[in-house]
Amino acid sequence: MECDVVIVGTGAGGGIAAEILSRSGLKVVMVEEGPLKTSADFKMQEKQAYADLYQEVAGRQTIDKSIQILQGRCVGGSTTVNWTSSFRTPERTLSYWKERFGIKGLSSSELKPWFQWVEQRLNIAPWSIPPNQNNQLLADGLRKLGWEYNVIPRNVSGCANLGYCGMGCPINAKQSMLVSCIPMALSLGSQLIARARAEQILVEKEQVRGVMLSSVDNRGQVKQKNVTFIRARQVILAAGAIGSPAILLRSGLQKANPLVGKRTFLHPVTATIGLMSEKVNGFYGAPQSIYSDEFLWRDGVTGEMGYKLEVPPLHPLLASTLLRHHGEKHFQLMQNFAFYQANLALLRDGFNDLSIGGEVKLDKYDYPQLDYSPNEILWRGIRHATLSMAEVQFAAGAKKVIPLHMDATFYSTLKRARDAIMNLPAKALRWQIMSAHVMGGCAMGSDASESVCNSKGQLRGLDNLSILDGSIFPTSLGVNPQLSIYAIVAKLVAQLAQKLGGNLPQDLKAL
Ligand SMILES: Cc1cc2nc3c(=O)[nH]c(=O)nc-3n(C[C@H](O)[C@H](O)[C@H](O)COP(=O)(O)OP(=O)(O)OC[C@H]3O[C@@H](n4cnc5c(N)ncnc54)[C@H](O)[C@@H]3O)c2cc1C
Repeated sequence: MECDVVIVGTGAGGGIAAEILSRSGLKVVMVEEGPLKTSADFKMQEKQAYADLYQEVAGRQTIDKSIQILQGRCVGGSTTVNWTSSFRTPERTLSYWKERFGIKGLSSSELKPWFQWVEQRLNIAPWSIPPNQNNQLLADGLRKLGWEYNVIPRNVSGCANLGYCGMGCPINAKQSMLVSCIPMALSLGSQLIARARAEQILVEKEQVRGVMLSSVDNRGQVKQKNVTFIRARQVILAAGAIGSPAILLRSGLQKANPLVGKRTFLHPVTATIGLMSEKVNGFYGAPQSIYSDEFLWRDGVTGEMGYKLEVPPLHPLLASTLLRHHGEKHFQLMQNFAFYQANLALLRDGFNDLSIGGEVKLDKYDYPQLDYSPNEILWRGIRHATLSMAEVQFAAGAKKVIPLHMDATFYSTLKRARDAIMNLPAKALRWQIMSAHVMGGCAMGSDASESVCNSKGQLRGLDNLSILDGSIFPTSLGVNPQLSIYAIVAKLVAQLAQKLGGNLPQDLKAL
């Protein structure tokens, strides 16, 4: 096959890029390793959704297995399964990127029109319906403590408040890439190849010639290796912050760019569960609608790790993997499932010299793995966040609270919880950590010794290879990432469309 641009990955970065390039009149081919599943396939069933729509059946973990990682593997990528929270990149994060990494063109004011464009395109607005009980209890606790909180903007249209966003929206209300930008690109003549994994990029005479693909089955297992080659003038990697570095590694491009795969960030998440006296039914309703930034910048931008407070939706399969333990003990924990309220804290990694993130590596089958070992600064952040979350739950009326730690039990007073949390061993595999926000690994920057690509997402040394997804962030963000990826990629890909001779549509040219 031949095209102007081949885009690898159809998530937040790939979807937006496909729409803008197609609307500019360029011939685009999208390549996606996951299957094409649509609302007709989304049955609000965890056992089916995780196998169909997630990397490694939602069981992806870091090499030491201490952090569980959720990422999408389907057309639409993680946007097909995400929880719809949509935040602009914080001003402090963008200023830090400019000052510390010399990133150009991505200040708050320069990105503002692009945020506005995406917000309109994907119908992003603060959730106007009352929060579900899981979120309401977070708001109640925060209000009683006098801590700040606000309503989360969501990318939905006609949302029925079902609460199953993580299993694919069965009514196409979520404005994921699956129902917005990808259909738009297809309607303009772009092509989509699903169940095709980009293995390697072919480089000749310092120019990228195209991408070699393997076919994969519905579960992501390779059926036929190196089955076809797509020749393109421009290659865009948008395979996510584990997938994109992995393709560069398989292509041997780390020889010229030794930082490929390094400084991969996660917004490591920890959680606490509160037992309430009334049913919470955390499986129903918009998953996330309330947040608090009370502690996001608690020690300045570069000090101790700050964190954002939100809630996770509670579905039995996923929750049971977080509650851990076995047999009778696990059974007892799950008995009160409908009465549980959960808080989560997502920690800002990458802003402090001690917070170096992880590294994407290849295993002996050339399959990507993330090496991310929790260290002292992360443990301090996790302990601090666990204390805050327990305090909010007791303020909201919890009868007892349990942190997600193997040595913890339910504590019936804040004092007991605090004493215990201060002494819980800071150990991998004992303190539960998870993440659905993988970023970095192909960092942008102005200094070649500190970055993989420039501020336009162009890989150093190869003009016609761009990386346009969450992997180009030089740190994590401090907010859920999708809107940052959409807006930053939109701005960068609009420049690229013009460079390739495309005719940028009027609404984008005006920005
Ligand atoms: C359960 C869940 C809930 C979330 N909730 C929110 C939320 O509420 N708000 C928010 O802002 N963010 C949320 N996120 C995160 C957000 O969706 C992601 O940060 C964002 O989609 C990442 O965009 P991306 O383009 O970097 O990668 P992705 O969207 O992950 O897309 C990458 C795509 O590339 C494909 N791919 C990988 N390797 C290859 C290869 N070699 N060849 C071909 N294709 C490949 C993958 O299958 C995938 O489809 C959530 C994520 C998950 C998993």
